[in-house]
Amino acid sequence: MEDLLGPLVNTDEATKKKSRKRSILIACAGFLLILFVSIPFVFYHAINMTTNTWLFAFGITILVWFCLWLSVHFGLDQHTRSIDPHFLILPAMCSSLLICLYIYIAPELRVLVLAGWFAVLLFGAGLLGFKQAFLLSSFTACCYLATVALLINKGRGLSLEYEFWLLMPQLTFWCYGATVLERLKRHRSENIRLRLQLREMALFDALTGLANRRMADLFLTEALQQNDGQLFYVAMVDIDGFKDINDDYGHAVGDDLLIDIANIIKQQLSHHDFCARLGGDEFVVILKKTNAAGANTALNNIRKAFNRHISQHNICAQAQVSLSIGVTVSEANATKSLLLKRADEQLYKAKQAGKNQLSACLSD
Ligand SMILES: Nc1nc2c(ncn2[C@@H]2O[C@H](COP(=O)(O)OP(=O)(O)OP(=O)(O)O)[C@@H](O)[C@H]2O)c(=O)[nH]1
Repeated sequence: MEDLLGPLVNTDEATKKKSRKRSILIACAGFLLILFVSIPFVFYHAINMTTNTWLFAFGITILVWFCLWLSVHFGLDQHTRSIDPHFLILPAMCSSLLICLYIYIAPELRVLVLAGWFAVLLFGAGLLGFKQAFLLSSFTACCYLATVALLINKGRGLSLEYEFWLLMPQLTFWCYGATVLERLKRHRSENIRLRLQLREMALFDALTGLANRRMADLFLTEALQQNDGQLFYVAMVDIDGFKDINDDYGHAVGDDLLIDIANIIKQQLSHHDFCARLGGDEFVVILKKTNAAGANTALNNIRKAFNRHISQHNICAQAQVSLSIGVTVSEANATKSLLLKRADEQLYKAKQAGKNQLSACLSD
């Protein structure tokens, strides 16, 4: 059934871990790219940096990203899941520190590097939300000012006041962009929620949670199209005397009984099989990867389990409640409507023959 639906959101933990590791490798590659781009500048002395300093920055970069990669590999990121579900905050903080290290080594590039990093942090607002992303940007700004203070202390001709005013427009632009991105993210989440809700309403029965007629239609169409030479069995299941239960015990009791039968059918089926509520007290069951004897047994098990449930829980003791089932088999050139019609005919036969039984037309 999941094949028919297709995932709207990917929730698989292994896939998430893989994508986190990939993101860390991509981010590391980005940082190494910054360092490699600086090589010609170093070579032509446009940046005041020695080869040893460059190698130091290279080594620290590799070390930081390797540690982050290991923490995902060994699942340590699970511990910060509640505050950082996407494992973005720690890598972003490490990146801010690395950026400040680069600025400390080559202050000539500070405007470029800082502007680039703020642009990257903007996307954080889409993923983390405005508040956390704003804290990250403030953390970066503080680290930056601390780096500048260290440089001033070292005798580099920088002015803390000038750097502060350099930061302000970047932070202002960042705040504006982040607000827009966060709003877009909220719209996207709302969109996904509505799509899930819509799909739920379109394909599932609100009372029993089973698939509905539309979904049954899709499943049958797919089963017929698969054409893998394997027969499958289509059964109609109907509660006997359901109208009397509604009339004598009330609709709420009738509803509970429908939920019970849905659960019983689900319990008796394997994951290849399918069941749906067509409407009222009528259900369709489709059995795959079985033979006539297997289909007979599975359907009779549903009937017996229902009878057991009724007598064990003393449900509607004054009424005669049971299940009638009609089943047919798919065959070459069978169509959806033909299969449903034949199963319905068998159900009618079961009712005519006294109810609480299975009537089959299995020609394999
Ligand atoms: N409680 C409840 N009743 C429903 C629902 N949908 C349809 N019904 C009732 O289900 C009953 C179906 O009755 P039938 O299948 O025609 O009658 P029956 O008594 O089961 O007769 P047989 O199938 O011949 O044994 C009707 O009385 C409908 O009003 C529902 O969602 N909840």
